[in-house]
Amino acid sequence: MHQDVAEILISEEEIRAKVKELGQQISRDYAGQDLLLVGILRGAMLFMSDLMREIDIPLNIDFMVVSSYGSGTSTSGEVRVLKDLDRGIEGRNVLLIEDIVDTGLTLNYLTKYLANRHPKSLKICTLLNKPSRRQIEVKVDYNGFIIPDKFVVGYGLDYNEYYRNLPYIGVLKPEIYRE
Ligand SMILES: O=P(O)(O)OC[C@H]1O[C@H](OP(=O)(O)OP(=O)(O)O)[C@H](O)[C@@H]1O
Ligand code: HPA
Ligand SMILES: [Mg+2]
Repeated sequence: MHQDVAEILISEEEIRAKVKELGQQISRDYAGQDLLLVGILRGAMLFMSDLMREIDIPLNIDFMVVSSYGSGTSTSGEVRVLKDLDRGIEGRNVLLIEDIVDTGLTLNYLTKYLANRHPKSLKICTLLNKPSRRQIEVKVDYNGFIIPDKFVVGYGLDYNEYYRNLPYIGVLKPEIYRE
C-alpha cells in the first residue's frame, strides 16, 4: 500500500468485479441501440478504458476534459470545460462515464450543457458516489459503489494531480492535505 494512503477502501478485485457487472448491465440495456460513451477526463480515464472492454455491443467513444477541483480537496464551485466533444450528439444515446459524483456540481453542469444539444437520451454511469456530500441533485443511472465522506484517490482519482496510477481506491491520510 502507498505510504500516503490510510486504508484501501475498494480493492483491485472489487473494482474489476463491479466494472464487469456494470458493463454487462449496460450491454443488456443498450442492446440493439446506438451508444456513445463520453468519458469525463481526467479522473474517468481508467474506469472508461476498463468499462468499455466489458461492453460487448457496438459503441463509439468521445471525451470531455472538465476541471473544478484544481489542486485541493474541495470544489472551486466553478466547472471549467477544458476540452469539448469532437462530434455532435443530436439524436444519440449518450452515456456519461464519471469516476465520482461528490457535490454533484460537475454532473449537474454537464447534463445541462449537453442536454442543449438534444441527444436522444443522456444517462450517467459513475464508479463512485458520495451522496452525503451532495449540494445539488444528480440522477445517477449506473452506480458502482456508494462511499463515505472521505477524500479518496487512486484508479484515476487524484489529489493535487498525484495518485491517479494507484490500482485501488484508497483514503488519503489527512496529514497529506491540510484544509
Ligand atoms: O461532484 P463534484 O463535487 O463536482 O466532483 C466530481 C468531479 O470532481 C473530479 O474532477 P476534477 O475537477 O478533480 O478533475 P479531474 O477529473 O481532472 O481530477 C471528478 O473526476 C469529478 O469529475
Ligand atoms: O474524493 C475525491 N477524490 C478525488 N477527487 C475528487 N473529486 C471529487 N471528490 C473527490
Ligand atoms: Mg481531481
